[in-house]
Amino acid sequence: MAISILAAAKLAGIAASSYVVWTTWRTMPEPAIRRKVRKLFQDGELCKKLKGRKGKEILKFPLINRVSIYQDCLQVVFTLPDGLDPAAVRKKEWLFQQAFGEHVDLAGTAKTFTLTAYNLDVVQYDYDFETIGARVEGLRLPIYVGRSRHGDEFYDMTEHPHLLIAGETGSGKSVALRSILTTMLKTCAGRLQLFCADLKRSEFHLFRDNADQVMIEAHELHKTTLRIRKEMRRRGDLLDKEGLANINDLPELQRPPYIVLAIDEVALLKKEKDLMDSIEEISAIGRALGVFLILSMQRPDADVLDGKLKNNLTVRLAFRHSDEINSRITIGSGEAADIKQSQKGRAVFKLDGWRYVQGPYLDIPRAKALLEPHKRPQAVGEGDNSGNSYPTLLEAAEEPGDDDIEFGVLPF
Ligand SMILES: Nc1ncnc2c1ncn2[C@@H]1O[C@H](COP(=O)(O)OP(=O)(O)OP(=O)(O)O)[C@@H](O)[C@H]1O
Repeated sequence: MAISILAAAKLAGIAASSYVVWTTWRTMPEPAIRRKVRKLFQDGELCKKLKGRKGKEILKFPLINRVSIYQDCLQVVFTLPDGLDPAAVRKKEWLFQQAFGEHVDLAGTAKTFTLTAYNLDVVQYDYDFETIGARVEGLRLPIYVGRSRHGDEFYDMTEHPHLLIAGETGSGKSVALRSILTTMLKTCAGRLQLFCADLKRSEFHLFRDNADQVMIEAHELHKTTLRIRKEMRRRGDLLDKEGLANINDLPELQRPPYIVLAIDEVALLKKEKDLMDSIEEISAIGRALGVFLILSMQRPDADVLDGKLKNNLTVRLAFRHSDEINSRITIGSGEAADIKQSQKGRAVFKLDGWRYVQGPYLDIPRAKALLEPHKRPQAVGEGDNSGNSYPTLLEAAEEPGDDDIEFGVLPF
Protein backbone atom coordinates (compact mmCIF):
# COMPACT_ATOMS: atom_id res chain seq x y z
CA MET A 1 0.00 0.00 0.00
CA ALA A 2 2.78 2.41 1.03
CA ILE A 3 4.53 1.73 -2.28
CA SER A 4 1.45 2.54 -4.33
CA ILE A 5 0.89 5.86 -2.47
CA LEU A 6 4.48 6.82 -3.20
CA ALA A 7 4.09 5.83 -6.83
CA ALA A 8 0.90 7.90 -7.07
CA ALA A 9 2.65 10.84 -5.42
CA LYS A 10 5.45 10.58 -7.96
CA LEU A 11 3.03 10.33 -10.81
CA ALA A 12 1.29 13.47 -9.57
CA GLY A 13 4.61 15.25 -9.70
CA ILE A 14 5.00 15.52 -5.94
CA ALA A 15 8.52 15.04 -4.57
CA ALA A 16 8.31 11.73 -2.79
CA SER A 17 10.34 12.85 0.22
CA SER A 18 8.08 15.82 0.73
CA TYR A 19 5.03 13.58 0.44
CA VAL A 20 6.36 11.21 3.09
CA VAL A 21 6.99 14.08 5.51
CA TRP A 22 3.52 15.43 4.81
CA THR A 23 1.70 12.13 5.30
CA THR A 24 3.65 11.46 8.49
CA TRP A 25 2.59 14.59 10.30
CA ARG A 26 -0.92 14.60 8.70
CA THR A 27 -1.69 11.58 10.87
CA MET A 28 -0.01 12.95 14.02
CA PRO A 29 -2.24 14.11 16.90
CA GLU A 30 -2.00 17.77 17.89
CA PRO A 31 0.03 17.19 21.13
CA ALA A 32 2.65 15.28 19.12
CA ILE A 33 2.97 18.21 16.69
CA ARG A 34 3.37 20.60 19.63
CA ARG A 35 6.13 18.40 21.03
CA LYS A 36 7.81 18.25 17.65
CA VAL A 37 7.77 22.05 17.24
CA ARG A 38 9.08 22.54 20.79
CA LYS A 39 11.92 20.14 19.97
CA LEU A 40 12.73 22.24 16.89
CA PHE A 41 12.92 25.36 19.07
CA GLN A 42 15.40 23.50 21.30
CA ASP A 43 17.47 22.08 18.43
CA GLY A 44 17.69 25.52 16.84
CA GLU A 45 18.38 27.24 20.19
CA LEU A 46 15.47 29.56 19.53
CA CYS A 47 15.20 30.82 23.06
CA LYS A 48 15.93 33.75 25.33
CA LYS A 49 18.57 32.99 27.98
CA LEU A 50 17.81 34.45 31.41
CA LYS A 51 19.66 34.34 34.71
CA GLY A 52 17.54 32.70 37.41
CA ARG A 53 18.06 32.53 41.16
CA LYS A 54 21.58 31.59 42.23
CA GLY A 55 22.82 32.54 38.76
CA LYS A 56 21.23 29.46 37.18
CA GLU A 57 20.53 29.84 33.48
CA ILE A 58 16.87 29.64 32.41
CA LEU A 59 15.89 29.08 28.78
CA LYS A 60 12.61 30.73 27.65
CA PHE A 61 11.27 29.17 24.43
CA PRO A 62 8.53 30.56 22.15
CA LEU A 63 5.00 29.83 23.32
CA ILE A 64 2.86 27.73 20.97
CA ASN A 65 -0.55 29.42 20.85
CA ARG A 66 -2.35 27.27 18.34
CA VAL A 67 -1.93 24.17 16.17
CA SER A 68 -4.46 23.67 13.36
CA ILE A 69 -4.53 20.76 10.93
CA TYR A 70 -6.37 21.49 7.68
CA GLN A 71 -7.01 19.42 4.56
CA ASP A 72 -4.08 20.93 2.67
CA CYS A 73 -1.85 22.42 5.35
CA LEU A 74 -0.75 22.51 8.94
CA GLN A 75 -0.52 25.78 10.87
CA VAL A 76 1.34 26.53 14.06
CA VAL A 77 1.06 29.98 15.64
CA PHE A 78 3.72 30.87 18.20
CA THR A 79 4.81 33.91 20.18
CA LEU A 80 8.44 34.79 20.88
CA PRO A 81 9.58 35.64 24.39
CA ASP A 82 10.62 39.28 24.81
CA GLY A 83 14.24 39.75 23.86
CA LEU A 84 14.43 36.95 21.24
CA ASP A 85 15.52 38.30 17.85
CA PRO A 86 12.86 37.51 15.18
CA ALA A 87 15.63 37.31 12.57
CA ALA A 88 17.00 34.26 14.42
CA VAL A 89 13.68 32.47 13.83
CA ARG A 90 13.64 33.35 10.13
CA LYS A 91 17.21 32.13 9.75
CA LYS A 92 16.17 28.73 11.06
CA GLU A 93 13.37 28.23 8.52
CA TRP A 94 15.36 25.27 7.15
CA LEU A 95 14.79 23.43 10.43
CA PHE A 96 11.03 23.60 9.90
CA GLN A 97 11.48 22.54 6.28
CA GLN A 98 13.44 19.48 7.32
CA ALA A 99 10.68 18.55 9.72
CA PHE A 100 7.58 19.44 7.71
CA GLY A 101 8.63 19.30 4.06
CA GLU A 102 10.05 21.96 1.81
CA HIS A 103 6.76 23.82 1.22
CA VAL A 104 6.85 25.83 4.39
CA ASP A 105 5.90 29.50 4.91
CA LEU A 106 7.05 31.37 7.97
CA ALA A 107 5.14 34.62 8.34
CA GLY A 108 5.52 37.11 11.14
CA THR A 109 7.30 40.27 12.11
CA ALA A 110 8.28 41.02 15.66
CA LYS A 111 6.53 38.73 18.09
CA THR A 112 3.91 36.39 16.67
CA PHE A 113 4.78 33.99 13.86
CA THR A 114 2.65 31.62 11.81
CA LEU A 115 4.33 28.54 10.43
CA THR A 116 2.34 27.01 7.58
CA ALA A 117 3.39 23.71 6.04
CA TYR A 118 1.64 22.78 2.80
CA ASN A 119 1.35 19.36 1.25
CA LEU A 120 1.81 20.64 -2.28
CA ASP A 121 3.74 23.26 -4.13
CA VAL A 122 2.03 25.31 -6.83
CA VAL A 123 2.69 23.78 -10.24
CA GLN A 124 2.60 25.16 -13.78
CA TYR A 125 -0.78 24.92 -15.50
CA ASP A 126 -2.51 26.06 -18.65
CA TYR A 127 -4.91 28.97 -18.95
CA ASP A 128 -8.48 27.70 -19.02
CA PHE A 129 -11.10 30.39 -19.49
CA GLU A 130 -14.02 28.17 -18.41
CA THR A 131 -12.52 27.88 -14.93
CA ILE A 132 -11.02 31.35 -14.67
CA GLY A 133 -14.13 33.12 -15.99
CA ALA A 134 -16.25 31.34 -13.38
CA ARG A 135 -13.85 32.29 -10.58
CA VAL A 136 -13.90 36.02 -11.36
CA GLU A 137 -17.60 36.27 -12.16
CA GLY A 138 -19.23 39.29 -10.53
CA LEU A 139 -16.06 41.39 -10.27
CA ARG A 140 -16.26 44.76 -12.01
CA LEU A 141 -12.76 44.68 -13.43
CA PRO A 142 -11.16 41.34 -12.63
CA ILE A 143 -7.46 40.69 -12.46
CA TYR A 144 -6.81 36.95 -12.39
CA VAL A 145 -3.23 36.49 -11.20
CA GLY A 146 -2.75 32.73 -10.85
CA ARG A 147 -2.70 30.03 -8.19
CA SER A 148 -1.07 30.12 -4.81
CA ARG A 149 -1.07 27.42 -2.19
CA HIS A 150 -4.33 28.93 -0.96
CA GLY A 151 -6.06 28.47 -4.34
CA ASP A 152 -6.90 30.91 -7.14
CA GLU A 153 -5.65 34.47 -6.64
CA PHE A 154 -7.68 37.27 -8.21
CA TYR A 155 -9.01 40.68 -7.26
CA ASP A 156 -11.11 43.59 -8.48
CA MET A 157 -9.03 46.37 -9.95
CA THR A 158 -11.68 48.95 -9.07
CA GLU A 159 -10.91 48.20 -5.41
CA HIS A 160 -7.14 47.82 -5.74
CA PRO A 161 -6.05 50.05 -8.59
CA HIS A 162 -2.78 50.20 -10.51
CA LEU A 163 -0.68 47.09 -10.90
CA LEU A 164 3.10 46.94 -11.19
CA ILE A 165 4.59 43.86 -12.88
CA ALA A 166 8.36 43.40 -12.69
CA GLY A 167 10.95 40.69 -13.21
CA GLU A 168 14.08 39.79 -15.11
CA THR A 169 13.98 38.97 -18.79
CA GLY A 170 12.27 35.67 -19.60
CA SER A 171 10.62 35.36 -16.18
CA GLY A 172 7.00 35.48 -17.37
CA LYS A 173 5.86 39.12 -17.49
CA SER A 174 4.54 39.03 -21.05
CA VAL A 175 2.66 35.78 -20.53
CA ALA A 176 1.11 37.28 -17.37
CA LEU A 177 0.04 40.44 -19.23
CA ARG A 178 -1.40 38.29 -22.00
CA SER A 179 -3.51 36.22 -19.63
CA ILE A 180 -4.58 39.19 -17.45
CA LEU A 181 -5.72 41.26 -20.45
CA THR A 182 -7.39 38.29 -22.14
CA THR A 183 -9.43 37.63 -19.00
CA MET A 184 -10.36 41.31 -18.78
CA LEU A 185 -11.38 41.57 -22.43
CA LYS A 186 -13.45 38.41 -22.21
CA THR A 187 -15.27 39.35 -19.03
CA CYS A 188 -15.72 43.14 -19.35
CA ALA A 189 -17.14 43.61 -22.87
CA GLY A 190 -19.00 46.91 -23.13
CA ARG A 191 -17.58 48.38 -19.91
CA LEU A 192 -13.86 48.48 -20.68
CA GLN A 193 -11.71 50.67 -22.88
CA LEU A 194 -8.28 49.13 -23.18
CA PHE A 195 -5.22 51.08 -24.32
CA CYS A 196 -2.00 49.14 -24.79
CA ALA A 197 1.47 50.58 -25.30
CA ASP A 198 4.23 48.24 -26.41
CA LEU A 199 7.39 50.08 -27.32
CA LYS A 200 9.26 46.78 -27.65
CA ARG A 201 6.72 45.83 -30.34
CA SER A 202 6.74 42.27 -29.09
CA GLU A 203 3.49 41.51 -27.34
CA PHE A 204 0.46 43.72 -27.76
CA HIS A 205 -0.04 43.26 -31.53
CA LEU A 206 -2.16 40.38 -30.27
CA PHE A 207 -4.75 42.85 -28.96
CA ARG A 208 -4.89 45.03 -32.07
CA ASP A 209 -8.44 43.94 -32.95
CA ASN A 210 -9.68 43.90 -29.37
CA ALA A 211 -8.16 46.89 -27.59
CA ASP A 212 -9.30 50.44 -28.31
CA GLN A 213 -5.77 51.34 -29.29
CA VAL A 214 -2.38 49.62 -29.47
CA MET A 215 0.51 52.08 -29.49
CA ILE A 216 4.09 51.38 -30.45
CA GLU A 217 5.50 54.92 -30.38
CA ALA A 218 6.02 57.19 -27.37
CA HIS A 219 4.33 60.14 -29.07
CA GLU A 220 1.14 58.09 -29.69
CA LEU A 221 1.11 57.12 -26.04
CA HIS A 222 1.69 60.73 -25.02
CA LYS A 223 -1.30 61.85 -27.06
CA THR A 224 -3.45 59.15 -25.49
CA THR A 225 -2.40 60.03 -21.93
CA LEU A 226 -3.39 63.65 -22.64
CA ARG A 227 -6.78 62.44 -23.82
CA ILE A 228 -7.12 60.34 -20.71
CA ARG A 229 -6.28 63.37 -18.53
CA LYS A 230 -8.92 65.37 -20.33
CA GLU A 231 -11.40 62.54 -19.88
CA MET A 232 -10.55 62.39 -16.17
CA ARG A 233 -11.44 66.08 -15.85
CA ARG A 234 -14.74 65.41 -17.61
CA ARG A 235 -15.48 62.54 -15.24
CA GLY A 236 -14.49 64.69 -12.26
CA ASP A 237 -16.96 67.38 -13.39
CA LEU A 238 -19.68 64.76 -13.78
CA LEU A 239 -19.09 63.46 -10.25
CA ASP A 240 -19.11 67.03 -8.91
CA LYS A 241 -22.39 67.72 -10.64
CA GLU A 242 -23.98 64.54 -9.29
CA GLY A 243 -22.45 64.99 -5.83
CA LEU A 244 -20.81 61.54 -5.98
CA ALA A 245 -17.34 60.34 -5.07
CA ASN A 246 -16.82 57.44 -7.49
CA ILE A 247 -18.07 56.58 -10.96
CA ASN A 248 -19.28 53.24 -9.60
CA ASP A 249 -21.97 55.23 -7.74
CA LEU A 250 -23.46 56.48 -11.04
CA PRO A 251 -26.51 54.69 -12.50
CA GLU A 252 -25.35 51.91 -14.84
CA LEU A 253 -26.45 53.55 -18.09
CA GLN A 254 -24.67 56.80 -17.24
CA ARG A 255 -21.53 55.13 -15.95
CA PRO A 256 -18.44 55.71 -18.10
CA PRO A 257 -16.52 52.61 -19.14
CA TYR A 258 -13.43 51.72 -17.16
CA ILE A 259 -10.24 52.77 -18.85
CA VAL A 260 -7.18 50.52 -18.52
CA LEU A 261 -3.82 51.70 -19.81
CA ALA A 262 -1.33 48.82 -20.02
CA ILE A 263 2.28 49.67 -20.79
CA ASP A 264 4.91 47.01 -21.45
CA GLU A 265 8.55 47.88 -20.68
CA VAL A 266 8.08 51.29 -19.09
CA ALA A 267 11.88 51.70 -18.88
CA LEU A 268 11.82 52.70 -22.55
CA LEU A 269 9.89 55.83 -21.51
CA LYS A 270 12.22 57.02 -18.80
CA LYS A 271 13.42 60.03 -20.79
CA GLU A 272 9.85 61.12 -21.61
CA LYS A 273 9.36 63.45 -18.64
CA ASP A 274 5.98 64.96 -19.71
CA LEU A 275 4.60 61.56 -20.54
CA MET A 276 5.69 60.12 -17.20
CA ASP A 277 4.06 63.13 -15.48
CA SER A 278 0.76 62.27 -17.18
CA ILE A 279 1.08 58.66 -16.08
CA GLU A 280 1.74 59.81 -12.54
CA GLU A 281 -1.37 61.99 -12.60
CA ILE A 282 -3.44 59.00 -13.71
CA SER A 283 -1.98 56.95 -10.87
CA ALA A 284 -2.82 59.68 -8.34
CA ILE A 285 -6.44 60.39 -9.24
CA GLY A 286 -7.55 57.62 -11.59
CA ARG A 287 -9.18 55.24 -9.11
CA ALA A 288 -12.40 57.14 -8.36
CA LEU A 289 -12.68 58.12 -12.02
CA GLY A 290 -12.41 54.54 -13.27
CA VAL A 291 -8.98 54.88 -14.88
CA PHE A 292 -6.35 52.25 -14.11
CA LEU A 293 -2.75 51.43 -14.94
CA ILE A 294 -0.89 48.19 -15.52
CA LEU A 295 2.82 48.90 -15.85
CA SER A 296 5.39 46.23 -16.65
CA MET A 297 9.17 46.50 -16.55
CA GLN A 298 12.28 44.57 -15.62
CA ARG A 299 13.43 46.79 -12.72
CA PRO A 300 11.29 49.54 -11.22
CA ASP A 301 14.22 51.53 -9.85
CA ALA A 302 14.16 55.29 -9.24
CA ASP A 303 15.65 55.85 -12.70
CA VAL A 304 12.49 54.55 -14.32
CA LEU A 305 9.73 55.16 -11.79
CA ASP A 306 9.50 58.26 -9.70
CA GLY A 307 8.77 57.47 -6.02
CA LYS A 308 5.29 59.01 -6.09
CA LEU A 309 4.22 56.98 -9.11
CA LYS A 310 5.69 53.81 -7.63
CA ASN A 311 3.83 54.32 -4.33
CA ASN A 312 0.56 54.62 -6.22
CA LEU A 313 1.12 51.23 -7.89
CA THR A 314 -0.25 49.49 -4.86
CA VAL A 315 -0.49 45.93 -6.20
CA ARG A 316 2.75 44.20 -7.17
CA LEU A 317 3.49 41.08 -9.16
CA ALA A 318 7.20 40.31 -8.92
CA PHE A 319 8.53 37.53 -11.15
CA ARG A 320 12.09 36.23 -10.65
CA HIS A 321 14.55 38.96 -9.69
CA SER A 322 18.29 38.40 -10.03
CA ASP A 323 19.11 39.23 -6.41
CA GLU A 324 17.71 40.40 -3.12
CA ILE A 325 18.50 44.08 -3.77
CA ASN A 326 16.42 44.04 -6.96
CA SER A 327 13.63 42.16 -5.26
CA ARG A 328 13.56 44.79 -2.50
CA ILE A 329 13.19 47.51 -5.14
CA THR A 330 9.96 45.89 -6.34
CA ILE A 331 8.33 44.43 -3.25
CA GLY A 332 10.32 45.82 -0.33
CA SER A 333 11.67 42.35 0.59
CA GLY A 334 13.82 39.60 -0.88
CA GLU A 335 11.39 36.80 -1.79
CA ALA A 336 11.38 37.39 -5.56
CA ALA A 337 15.09 36.51 -5.64
CA ASP A 338 14.31 33.03 -4.27
CA ILE A 339 12.35 32.12 -7.40
CA LYS A 340 14.46 29.79 -9.55
CA GLN A 341 15.25 30.49 -13.19
CA SER A 342 13.41 27.30 -14.15
CA GLN A 343 10.23 28.46 -12.40
CA LYS A 344 8.77 30.36 -15.35
CA GLY A 345 5.56 32.19 -14.52
CA ARG A 346 6.22 32.04 -10.75
CA ALA A 347 5.88 35.35 -8.93
CA VAL A 348 5.43 37.03 -5.60
CA PHE A 349 1.94 38.53 -5.51
CA LYS A 350 1.78 41.44 -3.08
CA LEU A 351 -1.66 42.60 -1.98
CA ASP A 352 -2.57 42.56 1.71
CA GLY A 353 0.60 40.60 2.47
CA TRP A 354 2.46 38.45 -0.04
CA ARG A 355 2.37 34.93 -1.39
CA TYR A 356 3.97 32.96 -4.21
CA VAL A 357 1.72 32.44 -7.21
CA GLN A 358 2.03 30.53 -10.44
CA GLY A 359 0.50 32.34 -13.39
CA PRO A 360 -1.42 30.31 -15.99
CA TYR A 361 0.37 29.63 -19.26
CA LEU A 362 -1.33 31.11 -22.31
CA ASP A 363 0.42 31.12 -25.67
CA ILE A 364 -0.34 33.56 -28.48
CA PRO A 365 -2.36 31.22 -30.76
CA ARG A 366 -4.68 30.22 -27.90
CA ALA A 367 -5.05 33.83 -26.76
CA LYS A 368 -5.96 34.79 -30.34
CA ALA A 369 -8.60 32.08 -30.48
CA LEU A 370 -10.04 33.16 -27.13
CA LEU A 371 -10.19 36.79 -28.25
CA GLU A 372 -11.67 36.09 -31.68
CA PRO A 373 -15.33 36.45 -30.57
CA HIS A 374 -14.52 39.75 -28.84
CA LYS A 375 -13.07 41.66 -31.78
CA ARG A 376 -14.27 45.22 -31.97
CA PRO A 377 -16.82 45.34 -34.77
CA GLN A 378 -15.99 48.91 -35.76
CA ALA A 379 -12.99 51.15 -36.13
CA VAL A 380 -11.13 52.55 -33.13
CA GLY A 381 -13.30 54.42 -30.63
CA GLU A 382 -16.63 54.15 -32.43
CA GLY A 383 -18.40 52.95 -29.34
CA ASP A 384 -20.17 49.74 -28.48
CA ASN A 385 -23.70 48.43 -28.51
CA SER A 386 -24.13 48.11 -24.75
CA GLY A 387 -26.83 50.83 -24.63
CA ASN A 388 -24.56 53.00 -22.50
CA SER A 389 -24.96 56.67 -23.52
CA TYR A 390 -21.53 57.81 -22.29
CA PRO A 391 -19.28 58.95 -25.18
CA THR A 392 -16.11 56.95 -25.74
CA LEU A 393 -12.74 58.40 -24.87
CA LEU A 394 -11.75 59.11 -28.45
CA GLU A 395 -15.16 60.67 -29.30
CA ALA A 396 -14.82 62.89 -26.23
CA ALA A 397 -11.37 63.99 -27.32
CA GLU A 398 -12.84 65.33 -30.55
CA GLU A 399 -14.86 67.91 -28.58
CA PRO A 400 -13.25 71.34 -28.54
CA GLY A 401 -11.52 72.09 -25.24
CA ASP A 402 -8.53 73.77 -23.70
CA ASP A 403 -6.33 70.68 -24.14
CA ASP A 404 -6.37 71.20 -27.90
CA ILE A 405 -3.58 73.71 -27.34
CA GLU A 406 -1.55 70.99 -25.63
CA PHE A 407 -2.34 68.56 -28.46
CA GLY A 408 -1.01 71.15 -30.93
CA VAL A 409 2.48 71.17 -29.40
CA LEU A 410 2.95 67.41 -29.55
CA PRO A 411 5.61 66.25 -31.98
CA PHE A 412 3.52 64.37 -34.57
N1 LIG B 1 3.01 31.01 -16.59
C1 LIG B 1 3.89 30.31 -17.28
N2 LIG B 1 3.86 28.97 -17.29
C2 LIG B 1 4.79 28.26 -18.01
N3 LIG B 1 5.77 28.82 -18.74
C3 LIG B 1 5.84 30.15 -18.78
C4 LIG B 1 4.91 30.98 -18.04
N4 LIG B 1 5.24 32.27 -18.25
C5 LIG B 1 6.32 32.26 -19.07
N5 LIG B 1 6.67 31.00 -19.38
C6 LIG B 1 7.79 30.59 -20.27
O1 LIG B 1 8.82 31.57 -20.17
C7 LIG B 1 9.07 32.19 -21.42
C8 LIG B 1 9.38 33.66 -21.23
O2 LIG B 1 8.22 34.30 -20.72
P1 LIG B 1 7.89 35.84 -21.05
O3 LIG B 1 8.07 36.09 -22.50
O4 LIG B 1 6.56 36.12 -20.48
O5 LIG B 1 9.04 36.56 -20.25
P2 LIG B 1 9.26 38.13 -20.02
O6 LIG B 1 9.46 38.31 -18.56
O7 LIG B 1 8.16 38.91 -20.64
O8 LIG B 1 10.62 38.41 -20.78
P3 LIG B 1 11.12 39.78 -21.49
O9 LIG B 1 11.31 40.80 -20.41
O10 LIG B 1 12.42 39.37 -22.13
O11 LIG B 1 10.07 40.15 -22.50
C9 LIG B 1 7.80 31.90 -22.24
O12 LIG B 1 8.07 31.87 -23.61
C10 LIG B 1 7.35 30.58 -21.73
O13 LIG B 1 8.04 29.53 -22.38
